[in-house]
Amino acid sequence: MNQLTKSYGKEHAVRDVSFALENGRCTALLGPNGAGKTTILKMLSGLLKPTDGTIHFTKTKARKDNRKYIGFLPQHPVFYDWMTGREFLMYAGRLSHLSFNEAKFRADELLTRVGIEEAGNQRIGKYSGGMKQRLGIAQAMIHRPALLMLDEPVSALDPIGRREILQMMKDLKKETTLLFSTHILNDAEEVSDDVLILRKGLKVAEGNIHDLRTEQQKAKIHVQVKGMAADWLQEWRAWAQVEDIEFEDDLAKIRVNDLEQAKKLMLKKIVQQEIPLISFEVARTTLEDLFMEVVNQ
Ligand SMILES: Nc1ncnc2c1ncn2[C@@H]1O[C@H](COP(=O)(O)OP(=O)(O)OP(=O)(O)O)[C@@H](O)[C@H]1O
Repeated sequence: MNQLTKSYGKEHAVRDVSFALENGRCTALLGPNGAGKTTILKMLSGLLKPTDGTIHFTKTKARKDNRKYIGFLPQHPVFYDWMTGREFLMYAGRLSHLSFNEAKFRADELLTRVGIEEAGNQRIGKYSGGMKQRLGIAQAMIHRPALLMLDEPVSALDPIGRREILQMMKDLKKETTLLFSTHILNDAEEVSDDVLILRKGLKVAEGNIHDLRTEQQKAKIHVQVKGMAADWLQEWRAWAQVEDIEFEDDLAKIRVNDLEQAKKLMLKKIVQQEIPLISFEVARTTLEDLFMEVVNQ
């Protein structure tokens, strides 16, 4: 996707987001509520028309119908409660242009694959939330899509259901490119190879999740003093070794670019100026810190 934008009047739900999904990899769209995750998934699946920007699938020529390559599970899927799981999958298969026999074969295969084969002849109205989510994933896989997209697949589930679906996603990513949205960093870390972090419709960070984690490991120093930390340490902001200081009452959280130099200088100043030190601690920022910053801004 290239400079993808979706606007509603003057508001931008998604703004200028460019990103490439790699074949065979799993990517998490990560961001707080309202970040634009659903809007991106809907544009990729063809359910929403972008206001601006382009989407290009390597398998197809520009402007061609991409739906046969895509499987999509919406955030709030709607089922016909009076149908059985098997009937629903056959119905989805026929809608995807599978022949009757193919749809039947595939429905049986997928009921087993997602672990609800015994409930195949039960009405969907009797299914639990976790079973419906499994059925939804089976529905999205019915036509063997090259790209499977799942919108918040685990957010409505209890911890056990959540664990089961995350495990299933780990299996699924062996056979298809997978893109899913979540607002939980741990879910992204557990299943995905790559991550695209969004906030208020804008891309904040992207890339291989392990590389991002390493990149984010910047050094920081926590200095706690008697009294208000800002009163004692405000002037440290001007130092070349200091990138940023966050003051919280008696604590200063200081991001530094040269840990050794900064440490020496700070300890010297503390002694020289007789700053009433309570604690001095070297820490590291993490991907969690980046994500919390994104969420809290
Ligand atoms: N049809 C619409 N009309 C106007 N604004 C919309 C519409 N759809 C979405 N938005 C706005 O666009 C922004 C992004 O919404 P989106 O649903 O994509 O976010 P999200 O990251 O999926 O959030 P959530 O985790 O809550 O599902 C939000 O501010 C939302 O209010």
